[in-house]
Amino acid sequence: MPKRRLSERQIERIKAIQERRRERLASRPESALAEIDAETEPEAGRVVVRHGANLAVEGANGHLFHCLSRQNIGHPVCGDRVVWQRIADDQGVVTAIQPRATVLSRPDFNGHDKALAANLTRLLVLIAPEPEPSGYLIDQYLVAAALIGIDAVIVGNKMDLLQGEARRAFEQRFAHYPAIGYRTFWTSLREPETLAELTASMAGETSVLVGQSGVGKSSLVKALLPDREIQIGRLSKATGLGRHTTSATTCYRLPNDGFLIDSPGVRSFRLGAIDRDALQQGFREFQPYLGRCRFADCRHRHEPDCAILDAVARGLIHPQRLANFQHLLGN
Ligand SMILES: Nc1nc2c(ncn2[C@@H]2O[C@H](COP(=O)(O)OP(=O)(O)OP(=O)(O)O)[C@@H](O)[C@H]2O)c(=O)[nH]1
Ligand SMILES: [Zn+2]
Repeated sequence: MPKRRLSERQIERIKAIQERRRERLASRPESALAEIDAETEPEAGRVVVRHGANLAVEGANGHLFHCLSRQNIGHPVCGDRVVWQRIADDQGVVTAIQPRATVLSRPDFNGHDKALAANLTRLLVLIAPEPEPSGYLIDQYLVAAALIGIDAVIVGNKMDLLQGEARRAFEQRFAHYPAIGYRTFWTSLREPETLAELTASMAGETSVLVGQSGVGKSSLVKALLPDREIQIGRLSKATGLGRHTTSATTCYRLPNDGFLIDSPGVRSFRLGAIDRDALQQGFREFQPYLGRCRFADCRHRHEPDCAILDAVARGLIHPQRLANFQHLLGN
């Protein structure tokens, strides 16, 4: 669009409008932000922090803007690509959420799904020799990743706690995962060089880290983000939230052109209640056999002509995976 040359009077008018906006923002920042009809050009951006109604949006040029969103557009979350308009030097209003490729959600207290993060591409499932990995938790996360439509990898951390045969035995317990296409990494934060392969694999991805308490999530996040404090400082300044941003969902920039979306809420994400069909979809190696059992509603327990039991007997499905499937099915 060709730029119009503005008359002195028009420039004065715009300045006056901007001044009134600034005053309104100063007096009632939240409501003013949402009400204002921004007259600036819409811009593309990405939500990098969400804390309640407050957002930090990264504009195309990498600058950060404190934004609220229009009432009627839904709730932007971390990772959302949005359209926004500037209403002051460092403030804006989000006017549209671009369609989400993927979304991580959890049920709220009413049981409705509430989005936590958007456009993620990878789930990192962290385990460790200590605490002892829960038998079915990995599978629960893998099912969740499949339902979200993202890739998942397994990271065995704290491997310095095991040596020799004990270490080999631990790795062997999880060897059926790479066999069905889930990459596995063995790391120790005491030996930083063990992180190289994992960090390289995170380039170009938007990852989320999950795992039971004590496996080393906080420690790993610190190791993956050497400049985390600097990023937090920059983001809390932009949102005006101060240190509250530590509980906000945040999209950190990894050193090698990837992102990590993290918050206490995201870390404690778990698979919600799902039915048998959805659960089956989450077990990728079951796929070739589904629909091939004699009974359409086969539960793959003791039924005759069960294609899944047959695949287990032939060594094509690991018995532990079927046991975990049964456990998650809940009877
Ligand atoms: N030996 C060893 N200890 C580790 C390693 N990584 C983390 N730890 C220790 O394990 C303990 C738990 O680590 P955290 O990073 O707090 O684990 P977390 O998963 O964030 O735990 P929650 O906050 O409870 O969810 C701490 O004492 C860490 O120092 C590791 O690679 N090797
Ligand atoms: Zn069956």
